[in-house]
Amino acid sequence: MKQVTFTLSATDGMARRGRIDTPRGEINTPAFMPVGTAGTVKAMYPEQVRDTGADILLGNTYHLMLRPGAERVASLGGLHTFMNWERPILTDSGGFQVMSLAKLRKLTERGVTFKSHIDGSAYELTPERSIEIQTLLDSDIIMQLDECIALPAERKEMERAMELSIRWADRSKTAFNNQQNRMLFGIVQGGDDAELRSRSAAGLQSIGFDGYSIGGLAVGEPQEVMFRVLSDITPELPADKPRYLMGVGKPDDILGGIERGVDMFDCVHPTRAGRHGHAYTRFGVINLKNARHRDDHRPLDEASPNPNCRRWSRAYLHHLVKTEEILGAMVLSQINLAYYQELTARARAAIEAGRMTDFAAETRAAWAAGDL
Ligand SMILES: CNc1nc2cc3nc(NC)[nH]c3cc2c(=O)[nH]1
Repeated sequence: MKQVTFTLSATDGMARRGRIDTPRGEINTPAFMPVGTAGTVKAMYPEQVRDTGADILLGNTYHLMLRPGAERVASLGGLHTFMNWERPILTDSGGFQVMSLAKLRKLTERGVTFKSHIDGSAYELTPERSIEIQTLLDSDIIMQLDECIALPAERKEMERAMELSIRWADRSKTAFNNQQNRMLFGIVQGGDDAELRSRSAAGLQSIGFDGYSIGGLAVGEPQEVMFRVLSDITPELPADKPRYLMGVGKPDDILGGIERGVDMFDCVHPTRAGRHGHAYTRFGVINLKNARHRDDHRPLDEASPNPNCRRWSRAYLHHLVKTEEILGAMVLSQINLAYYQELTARARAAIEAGRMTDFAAETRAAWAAGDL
């Protein structure tokens, strides 16, 4: 009997409030998943990640298969034990990062061969090996291996990658072997072409998955293209399965994704922006590198529920960022992750109360009025 299940508890327009129950705990949706690339959310203790409100974090197969290696993580008790995070973990299947990071990549029907960007050693990733790696990591939600192409692209190219991804989806499902203690998601491709996206969604559903990722977006296309693709495709996905928009995004991308029926998000942006001196507040983003903060004794937001937004002056945060002190990365990573969790928590409450439209309008108004 499947031990990882999705329950939809409320809808408001296309927006959905739900919950994924897993043996390691529940995931409240809409959910933002902090990225723990190589078994760590950079500059954060796992307890701190939980304290920001995260129910689940993401691990990257590409990084972990290179270092320390999937078999080694398994021999050390699996990724949860390895990194001291006992709540749910979602892993990606590695294909996206092979195409963006690895060297000397060769993609065939069988899979992709590549050289490590670290030491040049040779690897192969097939649908079967990716499922094996994610199972060795003991991940709670795993992804099929797919091929994601950048936009804009020729229709023929989008069609070729989409059709290959469906064949790989089928092989991934077979290799998954109906494991009951984790979910397997298919990944919808098809670029910005509605007909290709429909064929991908239909093809995946005929194979059958526990959830459906929307891939091939946040790859250079304008936000309105991403939103159009989402508006067209989410109604074609099963209402009783989670939908995960991969690699998205900035707060306004996430709000727009929730309004278009997306349940799960992941993005390196909040932590990466934190390490680069950008702080997310309810007024929008503040670039603390800017010299205008040098003498500003005010905290970021004295009305914030987050102590880190109240206890440090902007001048001090500016100082930490300019001197590239480690504490700067720590404080701003926590501030940004906490903001993303506050945004999704407020969205969940708004959907439950049937006030998603007002919530979205209020949130955008605060961003626009932002006293940065
Ligand atoms: C693991 N497969 C897979 N990962 C992805 C990660 C992404 N990350 C972004 N923007 C940061 N777009 C993405 C698309 C995919 C995609 O289409 N497939």
